[in-house]
Formats: sequence, structure tokens, C-alpha cells
Amino acid sequence: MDAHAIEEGRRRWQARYDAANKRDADFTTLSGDRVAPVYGPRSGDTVEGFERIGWPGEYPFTRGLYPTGYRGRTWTIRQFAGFGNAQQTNERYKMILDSGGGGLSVAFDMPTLMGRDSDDPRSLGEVGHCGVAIDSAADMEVLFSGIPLGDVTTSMTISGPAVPVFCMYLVAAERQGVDPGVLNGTLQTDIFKEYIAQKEWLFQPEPHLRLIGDLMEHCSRGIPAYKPLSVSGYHIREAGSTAAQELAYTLADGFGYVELGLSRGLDVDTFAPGLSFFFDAHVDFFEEIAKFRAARRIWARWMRDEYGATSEKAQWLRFHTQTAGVSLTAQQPYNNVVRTAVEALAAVLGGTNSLHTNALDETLALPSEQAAEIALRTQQVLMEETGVTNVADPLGGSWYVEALTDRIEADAEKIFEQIKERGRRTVPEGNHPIGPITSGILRGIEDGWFTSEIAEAAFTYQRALEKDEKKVVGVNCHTSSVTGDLEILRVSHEVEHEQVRELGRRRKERDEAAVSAALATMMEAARGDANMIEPMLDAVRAEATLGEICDALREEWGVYTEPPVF
Ligand SMILES: CC(C)(COP(=O)(O)OP(=O)(O)OC[C@H]1O[C@@H](n2cnc3c(N)ncnc32)[C@H](O)[C@@H]1OP(=O)(O)O)[C@@H](O)C(=O)NCCC(=O)NCCSC(=O)CCC(=O)O
Repeated sequence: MDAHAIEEGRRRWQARYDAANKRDADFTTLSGDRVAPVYGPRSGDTVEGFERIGWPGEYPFTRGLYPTGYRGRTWTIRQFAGFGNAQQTNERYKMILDSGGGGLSVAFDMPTLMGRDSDDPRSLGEVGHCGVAIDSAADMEVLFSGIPLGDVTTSMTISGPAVPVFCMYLVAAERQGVDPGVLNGTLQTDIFKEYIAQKEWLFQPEPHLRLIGDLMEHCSRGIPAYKPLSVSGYHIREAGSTAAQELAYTLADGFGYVELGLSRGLDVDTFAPGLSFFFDAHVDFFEEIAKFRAARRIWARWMRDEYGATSEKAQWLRFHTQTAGVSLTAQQPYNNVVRTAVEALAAVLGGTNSLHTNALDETLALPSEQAAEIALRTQQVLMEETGVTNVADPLGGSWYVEALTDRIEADAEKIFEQIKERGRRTVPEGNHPIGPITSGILRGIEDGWFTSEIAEAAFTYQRALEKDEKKVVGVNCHTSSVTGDLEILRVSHEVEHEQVRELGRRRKERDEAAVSAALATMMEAARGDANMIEPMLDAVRAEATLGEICDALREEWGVYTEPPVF
């Protein structure tokens, strides 16, 4: 790009920066020097390929979504939390909000994630262990008691049974007297990544996609600020993928949901802002920063050029980041604080919109209160002390970071082509029921391609670790240590007994005939084409349980079984 065009861009950025709201904060260095809100090429310089880098707040958004960077608003501190019953988790949420957490993020226990009630025999021993147990709308009401749902943005990490859990959240809001139309938050919902990596699915892919389509339609019509999908690379990376695979599979999944919305006749500029993303921040500092920058650029280009998005918000890739659970070690667990800080810094320098920092004890158990506090304080140290919020995309223009960004983007584009090619093999061009990328994803799930690609990458890394080519402190180098064992959080089995008793009591008190009638109406919708959200909401209002709703759907749609791959 020639010097004149660069100067024009700088002026455009400056005008938008001047017009935007800024935080009332000190934007100087520790020594008191003023710094500019963004840096770019020297005046008069020509920079080849500068249109790929650009300025914060404009297409292709490589340098961030906002002209102000974090001067307008800092990232949301959103700590993922949940354990025991709704009452215990509610207390933890109040502690998080009181200590400066900016939003909530619900972790559900394994039975809830699998759409099973706490008294299901398969739930035995798991209730309240890796998250909070939610059986019905009454639990959701307790979970958010005293927390105004109209004011606090809440993210819920659940995909298989996301839709009935979302209905419980809407009913809890109704019971607080909050108009569901004003709710703002995020539901994970991303079923593609369940088949690809996390493996917590319920139904066959096609009916499940129809249910997600119903959810997208419902939200885009009536809950405009809510993000019904958090397209997740985190679990793909944690399963052992490379950074480029994480990026490419996740963005491809995102394209799949765009194709789903378009196939339902929804307007891309209306529904696309409801697609949000979720990435891992692993320990290779610069590669991660490059990944986040490439993610924004690829998404903006595909949304504009492939899917016809014209509004900026529909081209924006907004993302939450979690530091890499898989990088934490049980050996010398205090080192995990350092890893988490470095990973969190990479997320921030990559422009994350929301962040969770892992607790040092998470390889051993759910975080203790002290470990959760250190994790939260890690973000606060970055935000308040280090000066990283002063300048937007401070690494933009670094030869290394720009080259890495380009390389990861090129690798991702190659993977998109492979996915499309798999789709072409299944369905002839022009006949895709949802879209070409979706056909490729479904084929890749069906024939185990994603799983084996990830397994291959995981194996390559593990071999490198075992040959000492890659190092992990405390594991294959610097192993001697004076630190002792950590106190870890143990969730008592009494929680399970209490939850089962409470569920039994609620079942006795509800109007059985109303529950059966509401479930029957919901199943009629499931068998036809009508949007299922309203009838599901009625079932939830009648206190139908999560297990009852999911079992009815499992019966109709069939349970997914993964094909064996050797
Ligand atoms: C979009 C995100 C990513 C973030 O939403 P947030 O509400 O926190 O932030 P946001 O939308 O970026 O910002 C809030 C509002 O401020 C505006 N805003 C932000 N920065 C601004 C700036 N500089 N200038 C002007 N406006 C700005 C935004 O446009 C938005 O307004 P408007 O709305 O008006 O635009 C959302 O989807 C989210 O919260 N995701 C979290 C997902 C999550 O928690 N997942 C946990 C998974 S945990 C898991 O899976 C477990 C893994 C394990 O196994 O451990």
C-alpha cells in the first residue's frame, strides 16, 4: 500500500477514535510518558500488504474490532465456575461479582451436560462434581437468585442439551420479572465440536442442527443481544490439535452455522452478530497472538465475500479465550500461575473480548476458593498494572507476528479447502442441503477425519515431548522441587443425595398432567417443522426436567454413535 493510502487510513482511524467513548483512565507508561492509542507505519512509508494489517476498528479487523482497543472498554473478566448444587454455585457467583468479575460463566456437571437428571442411575457419583447440577427451571432460579439477569451477561457452557437449558434460563429470567428480550449472554450450543473433539453429544447431527436453527431463529427474532452460539476451538485444541487446526476447524464450524442460518432464510446481517467464538490460549506466546489476529481477518473476509454480510457487526469475530487447561501440570502446580499469566497476556495482545484464566489446581480438582482468586487476580494485574490496555494491537507491524499471522491464515485456508473437498465427495456442488462447508463437516465427522487429524497432531507432540525435543518444566526438565501438595476442593457426595431428594420433592409437587401435555406438544413440534422453542419453554415452565425433555427427543431422533476409526 502506498504512503498516501496509509495516511488516509490513519485519518479515518483518527476520526473514529476521536468520536468514540474512552474510559476515564490514565493512558501513560509507568514512567509517566504519554503513549498513542495505536501505532502504524512512519509517515511517508510504503508498506507492502498493509491492507491485510490495516487499523483497529476497520475491515479486515486484524488489529481489533474497535478504534479504541481496550481504551474504550477492557475485556470482560469471565471466570468459568460451577460446582455442587445451585445454591453453592450461586454463592460462588456472588463472590466473583463482588471481587470484580465482569460477567458470569456457568460450568455444568456431567449429568447435566449429557441431558440426564440427577436421579438417573447413570448420574451416580457425578452429581455436582465437575460443575453445577441443574435438573429443572427451579434449579436455574436458585442459581441466579439475587443476581439480576437483565444486568449481568451470563455465558452457559453446554452444547448437547443447550436448548432446554437455555429455556430454563429464560424461565428463570421471567420469574425474576425480567423481559427475556433484553437478555445478553452466550450459550455454547456448538454441536460440531462435540462430534469433532469433546464427545458430549446427544442426538444425530441432522435433527440437532434443526434444533440449533430453531434457536438461532428464536434469538434473532426476539433476543437481539443474545449470542446463541459460541463456536468453540478450545476443546479441539485441548484434544491435541495444532493452532492452525484449532483455528480452521472452528472457523469452518462457524461457516457451517452461517450456512444453517442462511438455509433457514434468516438475514445474515441480523443473525451473524449472534455467532461468537471461543479459543484456547496455549503457551506458545507469539503463535497464539498470531492465531487470534488471523481469526478476525479470515472471518471478516469470508463473511463479506462468501456469505454477503454487509454490516460491520456481522463481519466481526468476537471471542472469549480460556488459558490452556492442557498446559497445566500436576507436578509443581504453582508453576501453573506463570503459564496462565503468559497465556492470558497472549490472549490480551491478540485482542480477546472476554477471558477466563485457569486456576493453578485445575489439573487436580475444581478450583479452591484461593486458587480461583489468584486466577482472577492474574487478569486484574494484567489489566490494571502492565499498561497493555493503553495501545491497540501493540504487536501489529512486528515482522515476526505479521509473518506468523499470514502463515496461520494460509494453513487455515488449506484446511477449508480440504473440508470443502470432503463435502464435494458426498454431495454434488449445488445440491448441499445446508451448504458446502456443512456437507464437508458432516462427512468429516462421519468418517472420523477430524478425530484422526487431531489424534495425529497430539501423537506428534507427545512423541516430541518424550524425546525431550519439547520441554515442560517440572515434567521432563527441572523436576526437583521443594513445593508440597496442594489442598484441593472436594465436593461431598452429600450434594448428590440432597439434589436427588429435592428433585423427588419437586416431581411430587408439580402438576403431572400439565407436564405430560406440554411434553406431548413439544414432541409434536419435533416431528413437524414448527419452531420448537415456544413448546419447549412451556414444558420447562411446567417443571419438566432436563432428562425428561432430552429422553423424549432421544427417543424420536435417535442417539448418535461414533463410527469406529482405526
Ligand atoms: C462476545 C463474547 C465473546 C464477549 O461478550 P461480552 O459481553 O463479555 O463482551 P463484548 O460483547 O465484547 O463487549 C460488551 C459490549 O461492549 C462493547 N465494547 C467492547 N469493547 C468496546 C470498545 N473498545 N469500544 C466500544 N464498545 C466496546 C461491545 O460492542 C458490546 O456491546 P454490544 O453488545 O452492544 O455490541 C461473548 O460471547 C462471551 O461472553 N463469551 C463467553 C463464552 C464463555 O464464557 N465460554 C466459557 C467456555 S468454558 C468451557 O467450554 C470449558 C472448558 C473446560 O473444559 O475447561
